[in-house]
Amino acid sequence: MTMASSPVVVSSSLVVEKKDAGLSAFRSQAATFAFSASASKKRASAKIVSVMAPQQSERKPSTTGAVKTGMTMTEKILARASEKSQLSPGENVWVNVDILMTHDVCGPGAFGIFKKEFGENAKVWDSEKLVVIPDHYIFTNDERANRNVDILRDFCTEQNIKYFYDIKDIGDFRANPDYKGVCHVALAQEGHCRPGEVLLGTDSHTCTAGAFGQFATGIGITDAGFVLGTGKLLLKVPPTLRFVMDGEMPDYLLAKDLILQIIGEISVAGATYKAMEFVGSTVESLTDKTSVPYEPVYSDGQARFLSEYRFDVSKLEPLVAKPHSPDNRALARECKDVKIDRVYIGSCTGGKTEDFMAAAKFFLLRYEMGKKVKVPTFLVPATQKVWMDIYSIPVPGSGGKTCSQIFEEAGCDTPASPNCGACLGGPRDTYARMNEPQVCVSTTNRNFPGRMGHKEGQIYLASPYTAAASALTGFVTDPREFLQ
Ligand SMILES: CC(C)[C@H](C(=O)O)[C@@H](O)C(=O)O
Repeated sequence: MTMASSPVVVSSSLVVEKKDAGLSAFRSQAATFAFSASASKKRASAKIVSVMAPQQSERKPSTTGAVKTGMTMTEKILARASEKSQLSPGENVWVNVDILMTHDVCGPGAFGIFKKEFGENAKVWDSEKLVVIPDHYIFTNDERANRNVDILRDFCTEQNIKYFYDIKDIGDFRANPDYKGVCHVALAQEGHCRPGEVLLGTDSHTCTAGAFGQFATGIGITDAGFVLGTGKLLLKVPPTLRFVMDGEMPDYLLAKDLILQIIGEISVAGATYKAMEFVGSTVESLTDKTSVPYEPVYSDGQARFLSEYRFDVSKLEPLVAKPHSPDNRALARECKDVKIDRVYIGSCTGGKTEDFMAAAKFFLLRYEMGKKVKVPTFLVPATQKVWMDIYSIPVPGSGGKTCSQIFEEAGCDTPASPNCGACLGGPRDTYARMNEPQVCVSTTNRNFPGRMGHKEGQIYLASPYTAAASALTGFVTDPREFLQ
């Protein structure tokens, strides 16, 4: 195996090895990948979803077609979806779409294009493959935002859409049994993310579904309008970046630290029109929830990757992304003098049950020593199920307390209605929106200027541990400060 190898030192404590194009793949087990760009998106940020799973048995050989040359899992999935036996990066192929997801921000536009191009009376290609999830601007009195949800409802009724997770009563989300919340978490929760499939969504974070071993990417509303009518899309097969994460995960790190490390390495545009494949002992297992049969897909031993990045996770330190870009990486401890005004735990990247369990575990350690949060701390569960978990699952080691009890005792705000409005500003009455030029530590996905509301607001992206530690001090804080 010959490789061009150029070690890069990215922090004083972590050596990352980057190997460039033309290399043979390692035989480590592929676990997740995310594809983080589409032709119609200028900026993309990649994310990793924290996953835990039963031990997987020995890696299976290719499951797709007769393999002449080694293929990556992305190439294999797209080969299946385009009914070809072999594909290489750069080829343009018509892909059959397994799932198309849209939400309240982009659904109305996509439906409008579909009707304009295919006719007022046209029917979507498959009423069981379109998943419609209102989640962005829901709990607001903004009339245009409310109208968007009405447009989704009318379309789904007219088209007899099976998976429309509606909300009719915004006064109490619990009065809406169908309502889920943040689309990316809801997709997985409801079993729409399946290994080997192609999932497209009108949201740039759709690539998080790659954690389930599928090809997932955001698309624009014009593309979505086309998919609605045909069930197909013309895609260029992307080259793959491979990320090998090995080493035992220290107990002060969470998945957010891993992806901040990676984005800091490759930049927010570093995976534009590229697939990202995550392998290695740290990320080698995942959980799936679906009633539809599936077969996992793995890269071949001889698959070709554009580059490979290797990380020794045991040497990573808690990270933040400083204002105003997710790739503005810094060690949390380097920002200890940054005074903050608030903390936000929520969104597709930081509002899952595991994220709240992590924050609760952290608060639990501390409030037994009489520590309470020093700044307003907002908790926004990603979905209705996450909200219920917060109120029902006992936190290990707490003597039976739930996350919600621990959060209350720590002085946090009451967990809010599931949605992702404040992560990207939202209408002015959105809960936890930054209406003032404040400084926030947030588990959300982006920190561009104005992202959470005020254009002079400053957002430090961080893991739930770092967010909880910062809430307790009122400064950006490395969680290890509390663990010693
Ligand atoms: C509203 C939507 C188009 C947008 C995106 O796709 O990125 C949003 O989800 C975000 O996180 O900024």
